[in-house]
Amino acid sequence: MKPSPLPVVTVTLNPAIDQTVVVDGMTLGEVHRASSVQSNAGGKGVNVASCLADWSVPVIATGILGGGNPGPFEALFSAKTIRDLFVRVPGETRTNIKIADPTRNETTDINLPGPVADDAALERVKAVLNETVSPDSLVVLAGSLPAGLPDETLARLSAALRGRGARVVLDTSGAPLKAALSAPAENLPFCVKPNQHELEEWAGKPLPRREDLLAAAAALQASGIAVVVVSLGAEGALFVTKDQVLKGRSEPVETLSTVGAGDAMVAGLVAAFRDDAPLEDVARLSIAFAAAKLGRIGPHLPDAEEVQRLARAVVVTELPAGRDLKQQA
Ligand SMILES: Nc1ncnc2c1ncn2[C@@H]1O[C@H](COP(=O)(O)OP(=O)(O)OP(=O)(O)O)[C@@H](O)[C@H]1O
Ligand SMILES: O=P(O)(O)OC[C@@]1(O)O[C@H](CO)[C@@H](O)[C@@H]1O
Repeated sequence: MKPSPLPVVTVTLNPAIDQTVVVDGMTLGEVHRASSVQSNAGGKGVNVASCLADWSVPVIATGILGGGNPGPFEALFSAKTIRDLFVRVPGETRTNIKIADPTRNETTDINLPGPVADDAALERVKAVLNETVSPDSLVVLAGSLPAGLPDETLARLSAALRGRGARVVLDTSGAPLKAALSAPAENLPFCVKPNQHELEEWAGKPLPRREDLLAAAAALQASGIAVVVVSLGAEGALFVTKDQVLKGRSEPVETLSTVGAGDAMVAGLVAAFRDDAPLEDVARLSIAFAAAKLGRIGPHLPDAEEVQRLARAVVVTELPAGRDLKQQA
């Protein structure tokens, strides 16, 4: 199938420079010697853009960037030919600390607050979107909001983009996620990718069993979202549409850092949506992108052959779809 020639647009309103410290056997309250430290441009939409560029998808990256320290972002965008339409504001983009423990396959995130944003900065981002988004564009709205912007910011952007005919893929958390998912059906995103914790926040209750997760995902889908993807860390992910429910899981892979695995997954979803791929291929590609990223620090994919090999190795299982699941929500 011929992929859409339109560039994908990613929006990151609260990007970050990720400082990843590798510590074997991390224990709270103890003294550790780091085996390495690495710094890279990050934030959810930036990571999605970076993985898409590795997959040779044309990408525009926008959002709000501190004008005081744009170097790592500009270097990434230039190295990967990502069109940089970030709005620069006074101040410095935040630094987030990531403690990666390879012996436990675990990463601990300490995300710091970034510069305060205002309406003027958001208006400039909207102007970029007005210029770059056309009907049939795929737009990724990802990550948290900077202080200064209301919780409804992503809900409003999603509604406006949908009004222009774009397909919105949303990956956020907490109050901004709740606000975006409470919108009227005609304003909802095309796809949302909560992890288990984010889905529980939306549902307002713990979802301990697979049936609970499936029921909540099906209820979310039925509210008017074409594709609901629930990522479950090492357990893989659930993919729910009106007609189908799939569970996918990658072959075991070596893990250096889980930071950005969800963003790589979103990039894989978008890459597959661009090709209007069937749901099984959406599941294979998105799980392969996530698995491919795990062996690296930073939002990078290996060559396309390796990603395709991982996609073929993804185990996809069809689960029963239908009203029963929604009734349990
Ligand atoms: N330890 C792991 N082993 C194998 N696959 C993993 C592991 N962690 C993550 N993945 C893969 O990455 C996908 C996304 O991971 P996860 O559910 O942790 O997303 P997330 O919470 O949004 O992550 P983040 O916000 O750190 O990017 C999973 O669905 C799975 O396919
Ligand atoms: O604070 P947010 O915006 O929710 O998440 C930010 C962040 O943890 O997300 C990416 C990993 O998904 C990292 O690059 C970045 O540090």
